[in-house]
Amino acid sequence: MSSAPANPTSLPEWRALEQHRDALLSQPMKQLFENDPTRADRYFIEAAGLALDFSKNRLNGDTLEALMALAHSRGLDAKRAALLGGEAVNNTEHRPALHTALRQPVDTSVLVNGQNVVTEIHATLDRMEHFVSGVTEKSIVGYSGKAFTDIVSIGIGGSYLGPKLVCEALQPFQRNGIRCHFVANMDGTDICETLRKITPETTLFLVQSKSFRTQETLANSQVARQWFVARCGDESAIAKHFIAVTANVAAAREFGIDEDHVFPMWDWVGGRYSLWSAIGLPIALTLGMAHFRALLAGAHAMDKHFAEAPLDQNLPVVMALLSVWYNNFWHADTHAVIPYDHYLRSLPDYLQQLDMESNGKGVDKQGQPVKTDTGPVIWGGTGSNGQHAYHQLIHQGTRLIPVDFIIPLKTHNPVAHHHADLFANCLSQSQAMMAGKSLGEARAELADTGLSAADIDRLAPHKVIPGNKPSNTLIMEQLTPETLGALIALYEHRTFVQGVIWGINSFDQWGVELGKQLGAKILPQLMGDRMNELDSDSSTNHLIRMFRSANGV
Ligand SMILES: O=P(O)(O)OC[C@H]1O[C@](O)(CO)[C@@H](O)[C@@H]1O
Repeated sequence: MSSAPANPTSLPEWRALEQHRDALLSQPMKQLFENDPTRADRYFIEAAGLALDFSKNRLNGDTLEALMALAHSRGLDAKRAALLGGEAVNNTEHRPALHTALRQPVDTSVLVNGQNVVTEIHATLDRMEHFVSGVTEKSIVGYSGKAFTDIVSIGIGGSYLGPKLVCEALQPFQRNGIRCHFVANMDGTDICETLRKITPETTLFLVQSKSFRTQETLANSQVARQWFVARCGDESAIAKHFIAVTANVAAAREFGIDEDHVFPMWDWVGGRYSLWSAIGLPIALTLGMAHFRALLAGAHAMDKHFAEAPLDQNLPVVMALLSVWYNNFWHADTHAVIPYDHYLRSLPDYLQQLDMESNGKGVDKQGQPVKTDTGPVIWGGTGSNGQHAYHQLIHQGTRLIPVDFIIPLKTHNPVAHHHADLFANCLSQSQAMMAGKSLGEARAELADTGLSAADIDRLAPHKVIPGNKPSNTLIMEQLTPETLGALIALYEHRTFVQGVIWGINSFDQWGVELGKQLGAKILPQLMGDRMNELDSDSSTNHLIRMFRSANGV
């Protein structure tokens, strides 16, 4: 693997981009479009059933060349090969990050410690298929012989967000009539409200946790277990109703789950990259295994594109470099993802973990403080809802917020006119961001309404939209298992490429540990076990006392 310097800001390619940005300041996007009628064709990439229009960005041909030069100087080619080839790219945990292997066809090979993991992956997929058909064909049933009608998937972070996103997004493909409920939160309301909706005889619980140590998942699973045993009155029935997906088989066994009912996870798959593994069981159970395999195939098509396409025509690479462009050279602190598709309503939540847990890092791979900003704040929501909420700030606020608009060309529902309206809304937003409205245009518009000159002077500045705000538009023919798989894989690779540019490890997440350690110390203090040992800061101590007093501790 080529060794790029740890700090990208010392590179001549970095400085070249800074100078190039200064040159672009005087070139509004609107003018770039007027000067070049082919602009939309030139900044357009199609891959794996997705198409990216990135023409509404602050760029010209030189920008792309300069960004590609930066990518080369960071050794992106070699680092991409290292990722896909199973090298230990997660250097703090000495592990590969092989989510791409999870969607490799059966006749391929990826070696980890000399073993072809693709064989094991497909053996697990076959086991999932056997289980899914048993449940749907009703040969696997609950303790009273009744078929399963409900699944409760208990997990958090990557063991929750991915399956939830996909189950919602592919609702039109649901075949099995099984309802899937997701429980994640430490707030017991989540599990209690879910248990109110189900009956024990016909419910299958999936305990989803790579580590089987996560506080929220264990607490919610314990409540589910107690609720279940209290109602069916027979501990041995747990075997038929509780399944685990975990890399920690011993802990699952201790919880009372039969080893036969444990589906494996592997060290070389990060939690936030795991929906393609048996963590995808809620997806397979509700959509059917054929659709789950189609999701994997869509992701694999994007993997192939990522592996093979030249960098300047490589969808994830271009999106990653554009994000670096705004984050590091235009000081955009946040990045919005706005799907114009109700089915994709959980995509921003999913991407928050994927991107922010991966790239929220302050030291580089060698442990040295980074010298530039790393991952931006990812946020968003569905269009057109956001237009009536936060788009005001996107259009007229003082911050630069690059946006990814995502929209399918065709809807799944019998609402053709609605869909044209939705599409028009989506296009109007990226157009308004790009073109804006000048003071002259605002004045002319007001003059048309017959206002007095004084009123025009007073109001016109408030109606100016600066424009020149960048966005990508990602489209697909329709949201299907294949295109959704490609879309998620696209963002995974985008996240990785950004990490390569910044020189950070995108595959660990040590930052989440301190809160867990402190929480373990605070809990006994809240419960009154260590009444006189309030030895934290005065704020924490004060809040602990308030909790105790309110709860009679
Ligand atoms: O699957 P597990 O081990 O329960 O972990 C859940 C989540 O918790 C985290 O480790 C963060 O605490 C995530 O990375 C992970 O997706």
